[in-house]
Amino acid sequence: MTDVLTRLAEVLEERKAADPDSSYVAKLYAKGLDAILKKVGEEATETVMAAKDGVPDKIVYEVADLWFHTLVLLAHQQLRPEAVLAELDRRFGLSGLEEKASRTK
Ligand SMILES: N=c1c2ncn([C@@H]3O[C@H](COP(=O)(O)OP(=O)(O)OP(=O)(O)O)[C@@H](O)[C@H]3O)c2ncn1[C@@H]1O[C@H](COP(=O)(O)O)[C@@H](O)[C@H]1O
Repeated sequence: MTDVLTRLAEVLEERKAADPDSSYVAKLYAKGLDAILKKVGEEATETVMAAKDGVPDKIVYEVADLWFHTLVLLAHQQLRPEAVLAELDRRFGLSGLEEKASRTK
């Protein structure tokens, strides 16, 4: 399933050379970082609203929009989704409460 993240990241790299008139992603890159961040914020808010509505399909749809726009952000910042997956992997099995306690010591 993580394969789709890698394939999508490849498309997002290709779109760096695409015409903004022919590609949503190229258009977002052309608008710049603030426009990408605005989309991430909007999609996060829409995710919150979908969760409050409690309709499962709507939550999945909005989370997909949010993940997609965070992938655009990563690509814009020359980062790959594998870096995020590696960080989640590093944290796997480490209790959030223990991690927090180790920071405040
Ligand atoms: N997964 C996605 C994807 N998810 C969401 N979106 C777009 O993200 C936008 C979401 O914004 P909104 O819901 O706010 O809708 P909107 O009002 O149309 O958006 P704005 O005009 O406000 O920006 C919509 O235009 C969606 O079509 C996506 N656009 C592209 N992809 C993937 O990216 C690839 C490259 O896309 P292009 O660059 O357009 O070829 C595609 O083949 C897909 O795999």
